[in-house]
Amino acid sequence: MSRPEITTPEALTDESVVELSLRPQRLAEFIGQGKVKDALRIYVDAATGRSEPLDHTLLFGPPGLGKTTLAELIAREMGVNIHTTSGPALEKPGDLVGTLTNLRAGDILFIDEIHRLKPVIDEFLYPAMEDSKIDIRLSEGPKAQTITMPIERFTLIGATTRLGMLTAPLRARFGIELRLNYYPAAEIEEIVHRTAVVLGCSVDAEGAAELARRARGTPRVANRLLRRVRDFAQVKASGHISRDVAREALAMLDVDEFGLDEMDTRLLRAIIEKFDGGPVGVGTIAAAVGEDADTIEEVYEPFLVQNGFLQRTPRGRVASAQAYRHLGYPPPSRPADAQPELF
Ligand SMILES: Nc1ncnc2c1ncn2[C@@H]1O[C@H](COP(=O)(O)OP(=O)(O)OP(=O)(O)O)[C@@H](O)[C@H]1O
Repeated sequence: MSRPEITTPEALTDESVVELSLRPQRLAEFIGQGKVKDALRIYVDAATGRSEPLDHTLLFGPPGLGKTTLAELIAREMGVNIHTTSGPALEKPGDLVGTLTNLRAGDILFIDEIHRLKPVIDEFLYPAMEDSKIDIRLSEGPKAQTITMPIERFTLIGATTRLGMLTAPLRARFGIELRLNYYPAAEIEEIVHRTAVVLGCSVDAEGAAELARRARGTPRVANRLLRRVRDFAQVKASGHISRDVAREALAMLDVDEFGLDEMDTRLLRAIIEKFDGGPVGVGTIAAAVGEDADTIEEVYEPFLVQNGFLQRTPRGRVASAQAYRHLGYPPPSRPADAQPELF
């Protein structure tokens, strides 16, 4: 079982500074996500050609795939300022008034975790996004006075791991929707090589491949594994990361060969041991493993489903035969008509 923090796709508390130093500085340096990059190149060039702000843009996909990085790259490519906040940080419309009134034409307002915005802030944003104005209530109650203030035309970039949790009216106001997917191993290898150059450490092709295999298709995890393995290589192997050094270090760090972390394995074990392999609802799994159901759906499930460890069926989650084998259980003997039906 791996230690929980090593392969978690979410940012660790002490990681923001190091992540900042690893962010690509130009769109061309951003590795992978070809479709997203090609689309963005066109939208950015078209908007700058017309001297207009970019349409409001929604970036969605699992954590650690580069949504914040892309928002910053868009700002740089457009040559505008970016103001960053997040859904949970905004309590009331007043929290956005200062930022919105100070935006210069074409600037970007980036809201991370936009699915966690309160409804009152969603509504406050509609006229800002559509008509470049905000309604400020001067008092409370039925006779409350409201003043309307014009603001500059700007671009709202929203990032979310949960597209389904956005309200329909908010989602409809985004002209551009871009989905980030897990990276194939070859692209993660490229990211490992790039990060190695930035960190000034030496890794060969086989060492990078070994790291990439366990990075759960997520650049944040790949960069974290590289940093930990670099320490090991420095102390034990004169600094160079070869396949053997990577393997030895990853074994010492208890990193699972597929990059599964402790919560992934706990979740799969609970389905197998407590619920006979499923189907079982996500709320029940959440209670069994002591994790929030939203986090299970946002962070853990997409990777487990994509890699064939878990199936989502209309009646609940089912552990796959691959999950049984990987965790050392004999595969289940499900009758053919009880095979999970994917939806
Ligand atoms: N395509 C990429 N090429 C190189 N590095 C990348 C790429 N995508 C992400 N990274 C690096 O991975 C780290 C995490 O990326 P980022 O913070 O943008 O992810 P995110 O999707 O916004 O995650 P979260 O939603 O959890 O904040 C950063 O250090 C970033 O530089």
